[in-house]
Amino acid sequence: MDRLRQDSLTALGVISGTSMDGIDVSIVTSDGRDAVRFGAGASYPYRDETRAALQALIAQAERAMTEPLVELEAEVTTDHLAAIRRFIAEQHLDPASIDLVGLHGQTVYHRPQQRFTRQLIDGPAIAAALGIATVDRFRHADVEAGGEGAPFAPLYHRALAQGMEQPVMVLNLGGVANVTWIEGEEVIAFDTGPASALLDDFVLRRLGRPYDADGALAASGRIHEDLVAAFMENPFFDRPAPKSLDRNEFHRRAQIVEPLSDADGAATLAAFTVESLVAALRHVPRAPRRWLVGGGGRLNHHLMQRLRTRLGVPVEPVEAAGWDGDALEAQLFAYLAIRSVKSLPLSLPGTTGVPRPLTGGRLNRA
Ligand SMILES: Nc1ncnc2c1ncn2[C@@H]1O[C@H](COP(=O)(O)OP(=O)(O)OP(=O)(O)O)[C@@H](O)[C@H]1O
Ligand SMILES: CC(=O)N[C@H]1[C@@H]2OC[C@@H](O2)[C@@H](O)[C@@H]1O[C@H](C)C(=O)O
Repeated sequence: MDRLRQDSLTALGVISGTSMDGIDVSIVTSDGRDAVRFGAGASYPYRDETRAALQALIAQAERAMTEPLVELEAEVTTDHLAAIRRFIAEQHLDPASIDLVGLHGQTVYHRPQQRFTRQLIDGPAIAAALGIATVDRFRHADVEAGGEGAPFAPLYHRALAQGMEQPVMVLNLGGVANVTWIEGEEVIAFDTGPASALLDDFVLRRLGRPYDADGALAASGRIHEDLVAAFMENPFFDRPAPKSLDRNEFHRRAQIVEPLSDADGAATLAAFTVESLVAALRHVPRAPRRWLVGGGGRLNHHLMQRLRTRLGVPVEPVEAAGWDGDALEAQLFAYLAIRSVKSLPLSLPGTTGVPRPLTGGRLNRA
């Protein structure tokens, strides 16, 4: 019998997020609906050469629309394969117990308005190398049908949030910030603005550090409210959901902090992030009673504290609900791979603006 026809499937999920800090791998067993059991997660860095090549491409990311990028995709794929093999070994998994691998790949260019999205990953090559079926190209069908192609986390959040005090807002603080508002079966999701991308780039440029650890630099600075207000004038914040962002969309605008000191610049950029999250309340039917925060930005104490002050409701890391914040996105692509082989929707009108609930993903048999 075709093992992919079983009711419950076990899948690995693999993603490298927009901050390109590494490849996250996790494992989920699910029926593709509300029954979800997740295991450990782990993260493996790209080789320095791969990361440098990706960063060089991102600097002129529109090349991803026309160029095949064969070599770079092969490098990314090699690193993904190494990460998966290490995960299987470290977790003492029997490869024969894994039905499927969901491969998000590395987003290098996302322009839903032009019905274009590109994630570097060679799913067929990984299926052949592992002898396990893979699913890749999760966002393509959505974008082709006129959806935003992101965010895709909402259906997984909804599955995890069953039985919880609602409405609840799940916030992912990665490079870009995205939220999922959940009340019962109702789910609304959208990208809200920058999470850490602007702040990361700023501290890298100024201090040569990859990020503002714990938000210490931002906490020591003064917020220039006039610049925050200028940033918030962007019509994006008033646009109703669904909406999605490319990592670099606010970069030019963020240059308004260039005249500031390191600390004030960081404080002001962190305040941009917080205000763009407050603005998210314009686009949900009722204010959430609780915010659960995933992504690396939940470790930024300064951001979390400021969010609590501005939102006036509990803002907690997702661990408070028993979820694994480091592994959530990898679990997501395991869960979506399972939904994909069952032809269940991956996105809804309320999550990506796709005209009707839509499945997606490309199945690559081993
Ligand atoms: N200790 C810390 N203090 C402050 N910020 C941190 C800390 N650890 C991680 N971060 C932030 O989290 C970011 C990485 O978050 P994450 O791994 O969730 O992003 P991503 O998944 O690559 O992005 P996206 O979700 O947009 O695809 C770092 O770039 C940094 O800004
Ligand atoms: C195109 C793309 O890769 N988007 C990512 C990115 O990182 C965060 C945010 O921007 C979100 O829209 C999305 O990822 C998550 C996993 C999602 O689709 O839900």
